Amino acid sequence: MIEKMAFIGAGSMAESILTGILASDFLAKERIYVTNKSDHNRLAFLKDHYAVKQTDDTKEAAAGADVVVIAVKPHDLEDAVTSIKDCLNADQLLISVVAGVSTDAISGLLDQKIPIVRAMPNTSSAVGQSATAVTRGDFAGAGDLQTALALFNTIGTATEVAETSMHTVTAISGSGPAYVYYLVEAMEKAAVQTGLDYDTAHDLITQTIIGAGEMLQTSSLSPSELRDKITSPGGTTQAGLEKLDDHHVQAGVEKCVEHARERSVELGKKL
Ligand SMILES: NC(=O)C1=CN([C@@H]2O[C@H](COP(=O)(O)OP(=O)(O)OC[C@H]3O[C@@H](n4cnc5c(N)ncnc54)[C@H](OP(=O)(O)O)[C@@H]3O)[C@@H](O)[C@H]2O)C=CC1
Ligand SMILES: O=C(O)[C@@H]1CCC=N1
Repeated sequence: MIEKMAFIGAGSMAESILTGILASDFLAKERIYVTNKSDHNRLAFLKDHYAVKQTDDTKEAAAGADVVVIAVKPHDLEDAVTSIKDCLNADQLLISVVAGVSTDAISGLLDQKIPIVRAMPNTSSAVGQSATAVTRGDFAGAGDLQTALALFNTIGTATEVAETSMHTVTAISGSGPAYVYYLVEAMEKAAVQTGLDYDTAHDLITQTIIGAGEMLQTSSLSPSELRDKITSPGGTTQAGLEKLDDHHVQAGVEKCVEHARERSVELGKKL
């Protein structure tokens, strides 16, 4: 049973995970500590808004926590881990959501064999819809993995992958929501430019994406087959898709994922 959980880093990702956890009955709010580097207002906001415990002292947050979630930017990871390493022990589970950085690299910052699970959630955790991938480091056992899966299952789906796949996962589902929002921005802009009011455009596009998502999840058809069903010969969809092809959008998206993956590799090497 988890008696105490600490978030080292209190930014967007920590808040998204926190929101998801609190919406489930995984852990009571008074068992959760948040801490960051220097932004006191942010901690005060999280305390006021979610009634979690807050402290300026990363050690105080991590000490005795069954689960310590590291949610800092990759360039802050070394400082963050160094600041808490003296109060960690092998009975605690360290979960890192930091992009790019391997469990081995984090272990290298520690003096003891602390169990580490690396996870890649996304910000849809705030509404319980994250697609999270997890992988365990050398010192994490099956129980640690189960704890991490249980935690991330409260904020969406959670799947174990090989650590070698984490860069790809980061590029598709970690960053993925941003690609969808990018597409929505363009669709909204086009709709408004041709006279539709923004709110109507936003609602129609949002429901279109929710519907397409559910089709992808429940239909036995492939994305390409689903697309074919919408594309009447000589119709509007074909006309639209021809423009996407003219602009090499599919190739652009492939490049986008490739580049995001490469960036994840680079971020891991910087540590
Ligand atoms: N945003 C996303 O969609 C996703 C992000 N991630 C990963 O999550 C991590 C956090 O990202 P995100 O939440 O967006 O980043 P934010 O910039 O929103 O938050 C980073 C947090 O880390 C804190 N911090 C920095 N240094 C330290 C330190 N030494 N000790 C304690 N806290 C520290 C910051 O505190 P202060 O403000 O005081 O400096 C801030 O609260 C990243 O590694 C990212 O790769 C993973 C999946 C998705
Ligand atoms: O952009 C980033 O680096 C992080 C990792 C995945 C989503 N956001």
